[in-house]
Amino acid sequence: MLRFENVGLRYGLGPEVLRDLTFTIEPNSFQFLTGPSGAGKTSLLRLMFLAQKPTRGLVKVFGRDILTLPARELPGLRRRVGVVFQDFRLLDHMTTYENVALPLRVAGRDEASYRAEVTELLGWVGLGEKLDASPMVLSGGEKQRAAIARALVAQPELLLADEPTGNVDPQLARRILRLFVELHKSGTAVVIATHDIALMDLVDAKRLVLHDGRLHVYE
Ligand SMILES: Nc1ncnc2c1ncn2[C@@H]1O[C@H](COP(=O)(O)OP(=O)(O)OP(=O)(O)O)[C@@H](O)[C@H]1O
Repeated sequence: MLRFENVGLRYGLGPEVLRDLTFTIEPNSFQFLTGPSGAGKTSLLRLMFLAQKPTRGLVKVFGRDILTLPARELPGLRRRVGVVFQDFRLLDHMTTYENVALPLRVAGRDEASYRAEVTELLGWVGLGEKLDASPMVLSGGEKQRAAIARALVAQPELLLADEPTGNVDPQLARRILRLFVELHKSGTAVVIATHDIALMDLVDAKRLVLHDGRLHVYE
């Protein structure tokens, strides 16, 4: 699903922030991505969802080499990846329902065809009472769950989440983790970037650990 070979990344003329990364994300796998602050987790996620090209090495996403990918094929590949951003990126001038439905609207689907599924998904993440609320009035944990619902709504094959439990209490963090585990059981590959060791200890999953720009994989 994702293949990295000897990947390096530097910003401008700075030092390499990622070095010699070789690993695979398998279909329907579940893994944590961890490492100290500044180790490069967000940079690696940006490479995975095609927001960034590597400075060297091979990145293949769904079998396609991203360095030779024609620009017109990028949106189609991106649609197969759901992303939960660290800062949520919800649009305040829309309701929570409209935010979550946005990927389907952008894909050209008719509202009548998705209203029921978006409403059900919002219920699943515990926001059934907040459909019409602006994200501005949601709590941090509610925003996080809205961002998760938006990442899931188009049924991605791969879900990437950057610190998805960073703003919530331990109880809600466990609930969010259960959502991801359920998603994984339904066939989606999941990568969760986190610092939270207690959270990682709750699931027996592969750990991708970044340290000094290099990646170590613990099965
Ligand atoms: N756009 C950029 N331009 C220049 N340097 C950058 C840029 N983005 C990240 N960096 C640098 O790359 C390194 C890795 O940053 P990154 O945000 O990927 O780490 P992280 O592991 O996600 O950190 P955190 O856990 O604190 O969010 C840092 O030294 C950071 O300063």
